[in-house]
This record gives sequence, C-alpha cells and structure tokens, in this order.
Amino acid sequence: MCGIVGIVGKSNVNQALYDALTVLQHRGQDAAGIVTSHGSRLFLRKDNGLVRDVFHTRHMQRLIGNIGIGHVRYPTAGSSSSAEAQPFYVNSPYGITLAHNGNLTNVEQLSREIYESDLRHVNTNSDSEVLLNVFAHELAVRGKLQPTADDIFAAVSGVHQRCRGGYAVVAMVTGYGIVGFRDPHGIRPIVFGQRHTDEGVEYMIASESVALDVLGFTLIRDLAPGEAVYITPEGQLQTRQCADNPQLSPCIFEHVYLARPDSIMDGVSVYKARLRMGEKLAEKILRERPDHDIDVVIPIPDTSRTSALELANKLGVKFREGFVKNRYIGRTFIMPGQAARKKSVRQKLNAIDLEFRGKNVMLVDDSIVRGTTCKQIIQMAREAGAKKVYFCSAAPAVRYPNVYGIDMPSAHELIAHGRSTEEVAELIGTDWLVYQDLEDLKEAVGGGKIKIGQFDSAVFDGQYVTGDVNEAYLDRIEQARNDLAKAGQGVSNDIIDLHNN
Ligand SMILES: O=P(O)(O)OC[C@H]1O[C@H](OP(=O)(O)OP(=O)(O)O)[C@H](O)[C@@H]1O
Ligand SMILES: NC(=O)CC[C@H](N)C(=O)O
Ligand SMILES: [Mg+2]
Repeated sequence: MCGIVGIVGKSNVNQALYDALTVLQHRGQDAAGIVTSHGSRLFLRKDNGLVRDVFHTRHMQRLIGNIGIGHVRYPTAGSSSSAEAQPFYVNSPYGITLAHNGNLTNVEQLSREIYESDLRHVNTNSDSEVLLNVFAHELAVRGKLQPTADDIFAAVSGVHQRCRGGYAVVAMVTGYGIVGFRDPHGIRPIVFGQRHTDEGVEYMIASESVALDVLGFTLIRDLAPGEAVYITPEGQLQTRQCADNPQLSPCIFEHVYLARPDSIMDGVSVYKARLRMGEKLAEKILRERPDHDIDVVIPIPDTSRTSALELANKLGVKFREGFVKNRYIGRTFIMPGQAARKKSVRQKLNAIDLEFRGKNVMLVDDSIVRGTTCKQIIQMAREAGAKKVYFCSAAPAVRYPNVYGIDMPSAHELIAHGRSTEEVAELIGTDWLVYQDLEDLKEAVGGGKIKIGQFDSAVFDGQYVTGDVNEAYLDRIEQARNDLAKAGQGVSNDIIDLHNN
C-alpha cells in the first residue's frame, strides 16, 4: 500500500499534490515523489523520506505546471533504494511517468518479456518500473504520433491482459493528460473527484477519498475494477471498462488498518466498517464469556480506537485511553526491518498507570501481524499494575503472506502462522485472546448499506483472488523478501531517470 495522486488543474498543481501526499502519508513513509508537466517539459523531485523532508521550497518552486502526479512509498518489491522512489519515467513513447500502489505477482515473466520481446530496459528491481514499461509498450504499439482516448484505453487493456496482481495506478502521458486505472479485481483502492474554480473544473485521482476531501474536491466515485479514467490537459474526462472479466474483490485489510477512517472506499465508510468490527467483536466476547470480568476497554492507538470505542459501548464497559501515543513517531507496522519496528513501539506508546492498576483490562488492537506491538503492550500493561490483561483483535488471525501490496511476504514472520489462538495467546503473554471471526469481518465491511460480496482476504484464509499464487511463488518471495534477506540487500541509490531536482 502506497499512496498515489494525480491532478489536472487550471493553475500550478505542485502545492495541491504536496498537500494530497501529506494526507496520504499513512500509506507510505519510506519515499515520496512528484512529477509535473509544463508544456512538453517534465519536472521531477523524489527521494527517500517523509513528504515534509523530501520537498523543500527550492524543489517546490521548480515543480511547475498545471498537471502532475505524486506518490508516497511503502516498498513491497525491489529494495528501499531511493532509485525506486516513484514516479518512474520512460521517455518513449511521448514521455510517460507513473505511480503505482500494489504489487505484481508475475513480475519475473513480465521482466523477461519486456527485455526479450518488447526490447525495453528496466533499471531497478521495482515491479512498478516493469508495470510502466508494459503500459508504455502497449501504447507504443498503437503507433500514433498523437494518441487518442481509444489508444490510451487500449493500452490499459493490454496491461490487464499481461499483468497479474494488485495495482491502482496514475500515469501521466506528457502533453496528453493523466490516466488512472485499477486492476480487474479492484484489490487496491482508487477514486476520482472534481472541484470548481473560477478558471474551470479541476480533477483529482487519488488512493483515498480523504485526499479529495481535504483539498476541497468532491468525490465522483471509485474506479470500478478494470476501469480506467482519462483526463486531457484541457480537462475532458472519460472513463472506460478495459478488462474482460472484472470482479470486485477489494483488499479487506484496507478497512482493518491501511486506510484512514475518514475515507469512503467502494462506497463503504471505513469509519463505519470499523465501528461494526467493534460491535461484532463484542458479540463474540459475550458469546465466549457471557460473565466476563472486564473492568475497562483500552485501545492501542491509533487505528484500533474506532472499533474499541464501539466494542466498549456494546459490552457496557468503560472506555479509557490508557496509552498515550507520541505524535512524532510514524506507523510502526509499515517501517522496514524488525529492529526499527520493535524499538518504535516503546518510543511510540506509553501507559497511564492509573488506568491499569488493579484492573482487568481488555486491550483492543485492529490486528496482530508479527506480534511486535501486542507483546510489548501487554508487558507494559502488567508493569502498570493490571490484574489481568486480556487482548482482542478486530481482525482475524493473520496467517498467510500478502502479495498484493502489503509488505507481509514471509509466513514465518507472522505470529499466528501455523499456531492456534491459544498458542498465540501464550506467546504474546495475554490471559485471554479473542480474534474476530472472518465472516464477521466480511459482514462488518461488506454488509452495510453498500454490499460487497467478495474480498481479497488472503492474509486470513490463504485464498488468493488472482488465482496465480502457488506454493512455489510464495516460497520464492519468502526467500527474497524476509527481513533478513532485505537487511542483506545492497542498496544502490543511483537514479537513471529524469533530472531529479
Ligand atoms: O503485530 P504487529 O506486527 O505489531 O502489527 C500490528 C500493529 O501495527 C499497526 O500499528 P501501527 O503502529 O503501524 O499504526 P497505527 O498507529 O495506525 O495503529 C496495527 O495497528 C497494529 O497495532
Ligand atoms: N506498497 C506499494 O503499493 C508498493 C508499490 C511497489 N510495489 C513498490 O514496492 O514500490
Ligand atoms: Mg496500531
């Protein structure tokens, strides 16, 4: 999960892109980039770091033009080298730049094809650079000096035919506008919207609706799975279905953890979905122990707050903020490397002892992935004097790797992989562990006013919706991308790309 944004505006879009990236920062903290287009010239700035660290005034001043795209990165392929920061650029045809959220599952085959059949060169190990080259090739074979909307949409169809995995993409075709597209399963989110200015209508494409909201754009809608939206520099917008068999199966983990609660995804309010998760979890707690002795419900900030609040309401138990979060530390789960993640939990969260002393506390988190957070938190609760420490997770046990854009490539790093609930409870040191049931989670997200019947919930059930993920593939990514392997990777930051200002 990275954050992507594209804007076709009526005046310089640099500041709006920057602002949108800060709103999407929770989707990627490793690198950030913006490319703008002014006439036939492109201006690029990208580097490792948070948005506020990557763009200084001098960079912003050079990012001129009324049209541009941006990206915040959380790597799922290749390395954390700044050479893999996005947007990526290819000069032919037309000069295309691209920002991608997701992960391709057939990247090895595509890399071979690109080199052997398409006669193209890819300079990094990033799957997003491969995706860009596939799109560029599919556009090039149309052989047009001036591509039309039909050509752009045909190129997206070509991408759908060749690429497998999860992808939400914005690409800028220099001189011809911006295109956004979503994979045929709609695994990763992407929306578009508009705002009216005195000079005319401006359009924005973004990962989450909250980016539109904050910048004064109104949401038009989500892109459907397989669909593309194309906006010319003059502001003509067209959409088209470019896949043969689109079927919506959005990533359910977006609702659990990745997205901001004030976003609406595929018509579903993330906030409401999280409230319903809390409700369902309370029902399960009452089923397991109708005469429980929980004195207080305490969330583990930030993401679990919404569901914890509703859980407490439903149980009729006090809700208390027992942990204070250091607002200057980012999200720990999306940090690269276990050492950094472990250290950050303690720096990030501190207990208010009086909320724990002598009490039976129910700690609530949105999910338990590697177990880094809950192990330390449970210990902190005990040190703060809790009598009993119970723990519940608004998501079911995470037992299988993610291959569609969340960096969970290694089953063995997942604390619940191959373990029962009781075994996990013992490992993390809790007196009672309650996981949400998967059916309840699906109902919480897809059973509101807007119905969604199918999800990518592979991390919970091992079912991969793209149908191309087998044991051999999972073994390969486990070998290539487990924490140890990543730590040993040499990282080259040399960019062969546009001049990076
Ligand atoms: O079991 P783990 O491997 O520790 O992963 C799960 C934890 O990581 C996330 O928190 P994070 O600190 O990333 O972000 P948040 O502040 O949005 O909750 C998530 O909300 C859980 O608390
Ligand atoms: N999290 C993502 O969406 C990552 C995008 C891309 N696979 C990368 O590693 O840069
Ligand atoms: Mg958390």
